[in-house]
Amino acid sequence: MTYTLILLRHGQSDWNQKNLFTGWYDVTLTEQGRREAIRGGELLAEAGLLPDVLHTSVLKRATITANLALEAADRTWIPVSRSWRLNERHYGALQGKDKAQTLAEYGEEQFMQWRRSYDTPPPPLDDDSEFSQAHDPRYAELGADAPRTECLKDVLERMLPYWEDEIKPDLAAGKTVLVAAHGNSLRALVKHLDGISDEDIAGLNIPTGIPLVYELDEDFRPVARGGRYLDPSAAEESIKAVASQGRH
Ligand SMILES: O=C(O)[C@@H](CO)OP(=O)(O)O
Repeated sequence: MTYTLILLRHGQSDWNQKNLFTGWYDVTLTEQGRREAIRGGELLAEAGLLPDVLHTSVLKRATITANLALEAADRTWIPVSRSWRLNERHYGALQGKDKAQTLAEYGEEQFMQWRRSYDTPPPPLDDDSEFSQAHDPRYAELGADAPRTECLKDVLERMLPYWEDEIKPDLAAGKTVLVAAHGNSLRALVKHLDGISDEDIAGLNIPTGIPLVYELDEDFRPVARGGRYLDPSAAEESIKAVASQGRH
């Protein structure tokens, strides 16, 4: 008996296209992103992998991606659970900044440390910044604990309770679970599932809009490390594009 977990990063967002650090800023999908989301749903249907339940973040690039994918797979009726714990990493003072300019200003080492190191958060974002979520009602329950910046370690720590308490029980009940989330919240989940080291996780990038399927054993360990992308060649292309952001 194995459990089926499907991970789906949102399709290309407005700020992916503009090459801006996004984090908790709530941008929508581009036309290409919408097409990627629909294709993601078609891939699920073609593979006969029909989700029984959806878990998403509270950011529209993930919720819209999930809606489009589920429509393409004719599964818009399944139960949905949304949580800030699946949100993209809060990118602190980098939110709204141009990736290429940041690379030019701070140099390769600092840029990559902020983007991909496990435990170095960018400087915190001021509450009065136009890119802040300090006064956003969807995070009111967090009060003063709402993050002003996060590193990947912080994301893993806030995501894990949701994995344990909400996602695992659905898997244990035999449901096919779709998690529609973000580059860095999915990197955190993949790190946990595959047991990737703090150093090696720097080299892992998640493509937009391509379902990544994990079969998990009874201990929730992947039967095949790394899972499998439903469109491996498109995934490879997209991974290269994500890895090279800021450089063109
Ligand atoms: O800007 C962001 O929020 C993320 C994902 O788009 O970017 P990066 O891949 O640089 O961590």
